Formats: sequence, structure tokens, C-alpha cells
Amino acid sequence: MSDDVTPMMAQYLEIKGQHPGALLFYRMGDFYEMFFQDAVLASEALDIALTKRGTHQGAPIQMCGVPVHSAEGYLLALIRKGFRVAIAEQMEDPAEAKKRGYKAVVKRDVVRLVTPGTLTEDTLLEARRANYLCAFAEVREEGALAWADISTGEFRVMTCPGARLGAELARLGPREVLVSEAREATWREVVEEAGAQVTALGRGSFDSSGSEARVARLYGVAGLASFGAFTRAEVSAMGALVDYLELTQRGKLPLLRAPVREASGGTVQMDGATRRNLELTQALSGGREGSLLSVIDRTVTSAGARLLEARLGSPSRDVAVVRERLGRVAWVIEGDRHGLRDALRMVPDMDRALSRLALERGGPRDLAAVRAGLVGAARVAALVAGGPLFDEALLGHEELVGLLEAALVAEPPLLARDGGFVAEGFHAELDQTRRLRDEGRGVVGEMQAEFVAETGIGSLKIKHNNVLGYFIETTTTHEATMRGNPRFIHRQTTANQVRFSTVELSELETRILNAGNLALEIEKGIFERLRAAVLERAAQVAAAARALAEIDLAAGLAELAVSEDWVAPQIEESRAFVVEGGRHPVVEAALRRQGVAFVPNDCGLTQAGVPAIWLITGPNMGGKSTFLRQNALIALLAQMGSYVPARRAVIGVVGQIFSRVGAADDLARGRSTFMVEMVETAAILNQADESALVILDEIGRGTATWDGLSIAWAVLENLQAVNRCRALFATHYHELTALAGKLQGVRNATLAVREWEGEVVFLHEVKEGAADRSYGVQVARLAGLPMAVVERAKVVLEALEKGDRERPSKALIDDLPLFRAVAEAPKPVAKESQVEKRLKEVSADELSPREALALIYELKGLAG
Ligand SMILES: Nc1ncnc2c1ncn2[C@@H]1O[C@H](COP(=O)(O)OP(=O)(O)OP(=O)(O)O)[C@@H](O)[C@H]1O
Repeated sequence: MSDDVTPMMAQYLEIKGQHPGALLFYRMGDFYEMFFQDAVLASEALDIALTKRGTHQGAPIQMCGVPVHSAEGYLLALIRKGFRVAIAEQMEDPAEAKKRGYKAVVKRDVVRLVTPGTLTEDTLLEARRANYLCAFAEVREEGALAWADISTGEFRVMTCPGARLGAELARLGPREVLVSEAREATWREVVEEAGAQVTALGRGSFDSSGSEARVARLYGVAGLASFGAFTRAEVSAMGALVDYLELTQRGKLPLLRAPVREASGGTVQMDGATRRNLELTQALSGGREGSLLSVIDRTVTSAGARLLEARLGSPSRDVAVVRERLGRVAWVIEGDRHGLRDALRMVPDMDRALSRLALERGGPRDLAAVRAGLVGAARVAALVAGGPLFDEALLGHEELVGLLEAALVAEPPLLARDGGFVAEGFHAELDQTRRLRDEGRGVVGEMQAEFVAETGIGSLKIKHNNVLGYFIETTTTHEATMRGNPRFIHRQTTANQVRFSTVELSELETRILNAGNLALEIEKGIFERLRAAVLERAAQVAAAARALAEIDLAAGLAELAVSEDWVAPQIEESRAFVVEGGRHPVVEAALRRQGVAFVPNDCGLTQAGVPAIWLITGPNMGGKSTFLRQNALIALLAQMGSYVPARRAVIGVVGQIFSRVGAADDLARGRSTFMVEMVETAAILNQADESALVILDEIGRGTATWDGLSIAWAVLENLQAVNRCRALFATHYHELTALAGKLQGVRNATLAVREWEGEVVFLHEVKEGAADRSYGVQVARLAGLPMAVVERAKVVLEALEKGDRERPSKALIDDLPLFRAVAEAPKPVAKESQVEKRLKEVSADELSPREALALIYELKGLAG
């Protein structure tokens, strides 16, 4: 056993040393191998076998590997589990290495660092979601956020103070966020809260003077001035992002479009908690099912779906922009444009195909995607001509389309190295070479017939394998005949077969092989030419893709509006908020599946042009939360440029939306329910301005009744007097309803219920006025609380309502033994229904709770 480090191991350790923090996929033939600790981690994460091979410094080398052809699946699993992977490929043919000497190691180098934010493969990406990589930079007091999706080429930047980082990340939902090493501790929690992975980079990456040069180099320009005026923090953020791409993509720079500067005041401000609470892209239970996005997405292309998600995340505050978007949806609806969505359905994901081609990860199928996309663009252009959806970018691609149509077969293979993607008639030499190759195959057949005739062995066959190439095969019974003929050269004997070759067969083989190789080489050359032709027009192709995504979005929203009977909202520069017959799209869809109709409700949050607050009381399960959220969703949908689920809606532009529910644990961060509630409420009271729409659902629920009531009371006053915003405030504290008369602009609303034979029936109808009670006890009964507990609760409630709430009367406490007796009475299993029947016969109003309790006791006693 030797402790020497083998040359290969030395190479491995050197490469590994250059990529700390990443697992190293070390290419060896058809496998990516991992060694040492990497192997231990990967074998566990991937559930694959861990083996040992040789020794290193006296200890066995642990090792595991994945086959190259199925590496993508393993990569995805590792990335999902939070690993980063460096891929080291063989940079030369092993034969080349051998020429240098017996012990020479094949040259290897890392060609790519795979991280969550830098994926481009279809199999590793969600087709209908963007895959953002963000960089957050701080220069003195200023902050900036840059983000890019290298799978589509989108690149944006904005000024972003640290305090807003969480909200912006919640909006974008990035996979990976770059921060400077020095500030990692400060931002880690914020980044992880947004569900992204943190990657810390050294100071050099964020250095703003070097950054400008780096970004300019990417676009081959002298400076960034032509892209707009950027702050130093913005340049630093963009520079860090580009630096990281250079590092991970190893010099093959992605096709990023020129950076677009996003004005920070242009979109509706919403923080992470609000987004979660409104279940925009994910339901509270996790997953997409049950989210607003899942209900409104009618797009038919991946790019359209990604645009929809982006718009839903960033509704506009600009009346003109919103009206223009609504106008496009209206145009589709009014024109009854059949065929538009069918034409769009034929459009593949050109953005992602382009990006793979640029990164040298593309294949013939990506060229075909561009071809189909541009053909589709021309078809769509004809359908939207003369309307607001028309975009010049859709047209003018004839030359490229012509080239791709002439060059490519209808359904090309995924990879260029598979060959067979260039159409016949495109390249004369290729056609000739292919003929030679194919004729060669025909000649093999003729030769076989000749050998059969010559030997008289009818079962003689010419076959091919990778070891022998072409050979003649017969069964061993004919061995003597074959060996008797000097023309046949013996190659191999297996259990039942003997194999021979001849001089002519070997010559033919060389010809076929050469022709095959030559054909493939010609095809690869053509691929490169086509790829260059596409990339030369990358900007125009990307513009066409963007135009198609916009059209798909508008057509999808039109389809939604028509099928769900939604209405065009009226958007204006005011504080108006009028919704007539509003519905909650997700609850409505869920109820429809159960065959239940949704009860539409009105909402008006302005009084004489001034923001108003609705104080909503009502029974549990009455529909308060649904009503609150549906109004926020209607504002949000309207401002993203969609029709809304209502009969009529007038929305004065909303600048901020805040939504809070009074009880959401955050045990993971060690905060109590109440603490979370108060932190979030504080954020609203500190941030909400007059343009805000605030939704507070049972604030104060997390603490003792009187503390909770006092807090809710003061919060309501603050909203009315200080924040002066439009708000919906749901509460169980009926005491608050007294404020309606006193605070200007505060109105009471309640959810109607009807009582029927002691049971509550929810009408889900919002009407003016205050609820007289919560019906909590009745709801508890509906939920199946033991009858004795329900009845006891009624007694306590009545006593409390009459007497001193803080000090329950002695009589009430003295009742306890009676309650125990009832609760502990043997359960008359079979007769329980009889008890209930009797109870229902005597209307609850006729009996005092005590009498009811006595009745139960009596009945139970009887039954027992
Ligand atoms: N407008 C409506 N039309 C029909 N059904 C509705 C309507 N609003 C709510 N519901 C139904 O009532 C259920 C309860 O609604 P919601 O959660 O909004 O009640 P809530 O008053 O907030 O209750 P709690 O106070 O217990 O949280 C919903 O799941 C839905 O099935």
C-alpha cells in the first residue's frame, strides 16, 4: 500500500482546492466521480452507494459516482438540497494524454459551477417560473438590488434601501442572493425568509469602480452611460452579479439584455407577510394549488406564465400603464379573437432556447424552437394587426426563418452530436457523404448475399459491434467450412458462434465509418453556423419573444374575464374604493367544485372622497376573512391590468397593500404568535400612507382579552387619524363598534346570520351595522364540542354578560359540581340521539341555560 499521491489524485485535489464550498463532479469516462467528504455528502443526499478505492495518505479514499447521461437529475436533487456543484470535464481525448507518457493524466478543468440561481437546463428549471439570481449591494448609506434570469436574459436593477430588501425579495422570489461577505450576517435571515440561498462574495466583487468596467465589458461598450444613469450602489450590485456569472459560467457569458433600471415607486408596495397572507403564488398550506395564481393563470406559453407571475408580484401604481394594459385585454374580449390562443400554443420557449444557445449548452432542438417561435410570431402578428397588442418586433424575421427552415429537419434531436438534424438538400457535400454512408450500408447487404452464395451457408450474417466493427457470423457448426476458405480471416469464437472478416469487409467498414464521421463533422459545422446566425439576431428574437409573452398574458386574462364573468375595473387617480358584487376568486372556485354559490358583497372605502375604514364584526365562519381578502385581491388584480371578480369596481390607485391575520406562528424563529402579530402591526402603522389599503384580521387575538381589545382600539384610532388610509378591520371585540359613531370615516359592517332552532345559518352577506354577538358557542357546537361543554359555556357566557366579567360570581363557580356530574355521567351511547331529539323539541328560548343543563342531566340519568 503506498501513501504516494497519484498524479490523478494530485490533479483532483488541486481542482477541488480551487472550489471550496462546492461538491466536485470529477469526470472519469462515462461517470462523474466524487471523492472524500464530497462522496460521503453526495451519497447520503442522493441515496447512492459509497465505495472505497485505493488509499490517500494511508486512509482509504471514499468515492461515489453518477453516470454522465443521467447527471442532470442528480444535479437537480443536490441543488434542491442546498449544494453547489463544480463540474470538472476532461479537456482532451485520453489518447492525447497517453502520447505524453504512460503516467500522464488527462487534462481536466471546471467548466461550470452549478448553483440555484444559474440554472439553464429545461430539466432543472420550472418552465412557468422565472429563476432569479439577485445581488444586493451597499455603498455608504445607499442600497441597490440587481437581478437576472440567465435562462431568459432578463436583467434589472433598482435602488433598494436595506429596510426594503425583504419586501423586494418577497416580490421576486429569487433562488439565490449574492451579498458581500462583510454583510452576510446582517442579511442572511432576510434572504432565507424569502426562501432563497445566500451566497457571500468577497469585497472585490462589489467594488463599484471595477464593477462598471465588468458590466461594460459584458456588452462590449465603453461605459454604462448609454443604458441610463445608475447610482454607485446599482453599479456595484450589477457588477457583483456579472462577476458571479463569470465565475460560475467560466467565461461563457450568458446573453443578458441591457440592464433596465426599475423605478422603485412604480409598483404597489407589498411585503412578504402580505403576499403570503393573500396567497398570491402559494397557498398558506404551501404549494401552488389554492393560490390566486393557480386560479387566474390561463396563459398557454411558458413565457406568458412567467410574465403573469411577475405582474401579479408587481401591480402598477401608474394609472396610464394600468389603463393601457386593461385596454389590451378589452381589445381581445371585444374582438372575440378566436385562433389567437391556438396560434400562441404553437410558440415554444424562445427565451430559454436562446440562452442555452448563447451558453453553448444548446442543441438542434433549440434552433427548432427559435424557428417555430418566429413562425408563430408572424402568424400572431397577422391576428393582432391594427390593435394595441401589435408589436413591430413580431415581424421581420423572414431571413432567419428561411435559413432555419431550409437547414433543419422537422423534428431534430436534442444534441448536435447525435447528428441527423440537417435537412436534405441544404448542403451538397453533406448529402453526398450521407449517400456514401448509406450506400455503404446497402453494399453490406449485397456483400452478405455474395458470401452466402459462395459458402452455401444460408444463415450467414454480416453484423456490427463496437469491438469488432463489421464481421461475418455463422454458427460453430459451419466453422470448418469457413476456415477452409482462405478469404475468411478468423476473429472470434463464442459459445455458439464463430466470427470472421475479409479484406473487402474491412475496407468497406473504413469507408462507411469515414463517411459517417465526416457527415457528423459537417453537421456540427452547420450547427455552429446556424447558432451564430440566431445569436446575431438574438436581440430581435428576444424582443419577439417578449411581445408574444405580452400577447399571451392579455389573451389569458381575456379568457379568464370572459369565462369567469369578470368586469373591467375603472382605475383613477383618487382615494376611491367602490366594489359592487365583489367575489373572492379562489374561494368562489373552491365552492363551485362543491356545487355551492358564492355570495357577492359590496364594499366602499371612501366617504366624501376621504379614505374610510370598515369595522367588521360577525360570527366566526361568517366570511370575514374572505371578504377582507377579496377586496385586497380586487385592487391588486385591477392594478396588474386584469379584469376583476365583481359587478363594478372603481379603484383609486392603491400604492401599498398590507394584510395581516392575528395569529400566525413563527416558531421557527422563536417568536410567539403574539410577538409576530405585534411586529407586523408595527410595520403597518409605521409605513402605511394615504395611498395604502390595509387589511387587519383580528388584531389582538393573541393575548388576553382586555389587552387585545385595548391594542385593537388604539390601532384603529391610529389608522383613522395618522395613517388616514383605506382599511378593513375585522374583529371579535364588539366594544370597538362604539367607535363607529365617534371616529370620522369609521363604519360598522357585519356578516349576516340567521338563527334557526338554536342553530346559526351563515348568509355570508355583508351589511351595514354591528353584530350583536359572535355566536362562538353555536359554532363550537356545530364543530362537535361535547354537549355538556357547550351548555356549560352558555351558562358562563350569560352570567358573564350580566355580571362583572373580571370577577365571576360565586354562584357561577358553585355551578361547577353540576357540570362535572353531567360531563362525567356514563355515556348513553345508543340513546344519545334521543337526548338530542328532546333538546331540539324544547326550543332553547323556552329554557334558561340552567334548565337546559338540568334537562340534559335528567335525560342522561334516565338513559343511564
Ligand atoms: N361570500 C361567501 N359566499 C359563500 N360562502 C362563503 C362566503 N364567504 C365565506 N364563505 C364560506 O365560509 C367559510 C368561512 O369563511 P371565513 O374564513 O372568511 O370566515 P371568518 O368569518 O373569517 O371566520 P373566523 O372568524 O372563524 O376566522 C369559507 O371557507 C367559505 O366556505
